[in-house]
Amino acid sequence: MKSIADLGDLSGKKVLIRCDLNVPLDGETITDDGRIRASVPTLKALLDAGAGVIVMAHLGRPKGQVNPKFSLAPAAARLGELLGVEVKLADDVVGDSAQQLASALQAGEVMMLQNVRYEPAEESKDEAERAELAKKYAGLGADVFVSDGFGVVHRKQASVYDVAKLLPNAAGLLVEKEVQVLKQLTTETKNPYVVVLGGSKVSDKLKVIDNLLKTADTLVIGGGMLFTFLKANGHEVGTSLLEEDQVETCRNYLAEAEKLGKEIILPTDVVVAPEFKADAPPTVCAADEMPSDQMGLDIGPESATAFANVIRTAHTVFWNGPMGVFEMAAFANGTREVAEALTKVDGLSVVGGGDSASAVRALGFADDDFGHISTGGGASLEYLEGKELPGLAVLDAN
Ligand SMILES: Nc1ncnc2c1ncn2[C@@H]1O[C@H](COP(=O)(O)OP(=O)(O)O)[C@@H](O)[C@H]1O
Ligand SMILES: O=C(OP(=O)(O)O)[C@H](O)COP(=O)(O)O
Repeated sequence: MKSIADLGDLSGKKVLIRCDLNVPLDGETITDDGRIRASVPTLKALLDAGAGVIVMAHLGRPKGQVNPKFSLAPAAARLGELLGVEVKLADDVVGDSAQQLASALQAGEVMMLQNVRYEPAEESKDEAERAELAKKYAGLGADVFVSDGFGVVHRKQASVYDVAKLLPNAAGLLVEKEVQVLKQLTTETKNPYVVVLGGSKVSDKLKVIDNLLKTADTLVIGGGMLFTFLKANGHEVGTSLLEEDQVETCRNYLAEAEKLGKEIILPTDVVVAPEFKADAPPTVCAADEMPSDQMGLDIGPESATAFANVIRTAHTVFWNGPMGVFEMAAFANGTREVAEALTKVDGLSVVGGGDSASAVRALGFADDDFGHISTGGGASLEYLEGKELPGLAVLDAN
């Protein structure tokens, strides 16, 4: 990959950059601005080099529909504060508003397109449709493309992948830093190597287990995905998050782990509640005795201690996905205990993922309590799996 320094003189040039500004929101309030802060060094470097900058980003999963709930307005405002320059947000992605702002863009100025996922073609499986949209992004007058949205480099999407084919390009400083640390995880792995998985993007993350079983010694499973595993072991999971069509896959993973002599550690107890609500009354029950009318919202205290013990004795740990619904105090204990254990690791500990990073900060941990906090969850996992990430593979070679 080329670096931004390899792009030559950027003075007076227009730089199109993909950032990952997918931050957690409470209404219009950003609850953790980590991803925005992580995007600042590259943007500052481009502005200092005399470029005008056009930022592309997404928020959530609006699925090709314009939906004000997924507007990038809070992210644009926060980015402007951090950069100390106004970030002009277009009303649309590649329509009149974006085109007008782009053609008026001067050196040292920053504009942002609205959520690229408002455009149905952004995430289309149809290459031609994506290429058409990518042409419109590049057609905003961009001279070069910079890829700095590490959290999305595993997505073959128009603003990540297709646009890079149309312009001279380079990786941004964030992408370079992320790749450097993850490479260290794969090349300087000290055993025991433990991977901890949780969160709610269950089907995405189940896919990586196959390959991770080959590299990690132990997989520890919490969060929303644990229920599909419990079901695979023949247990009832009440009204918990469940991917019915992945039960067989989980059963195969458990068998495969046994064959390879690897461990998949599941919780022995869970915290359940009748509803997905902050004030729903929590109860602890055995993982194989979940009541049919309750949902699992955290791992139980016995499991949290067991997970923490496994993590503390490892020399390499990668963790993606909160152990429970940490946003609600009653269901944050598992995530807190796992985070605490990571801070005690004698070796390299990496936390990855938008919500995981936000969880550790919300629970009072500092960034330097860990070896590295990655802005990408799914992206890091796919990198660790040894898979080619489309958003990196497409970039010009040095
Ligand atoms: N048992 C559970 N049931 C429902 N949601 C859960 C559960 N455990 C964790 N979560 C949710 O998972 C979300 C984070 O998932 P995910 O996006 O996969 O993580 P990351 O952004 O770190 O990759 C959090 O908002 C958390 O509330
Ligand atoms: O939040 C993100 O990823 P993560 O939850 O894996 O950290 C990225 O912004 C990618 O979002 P996506 O998983 O909707 O493509």
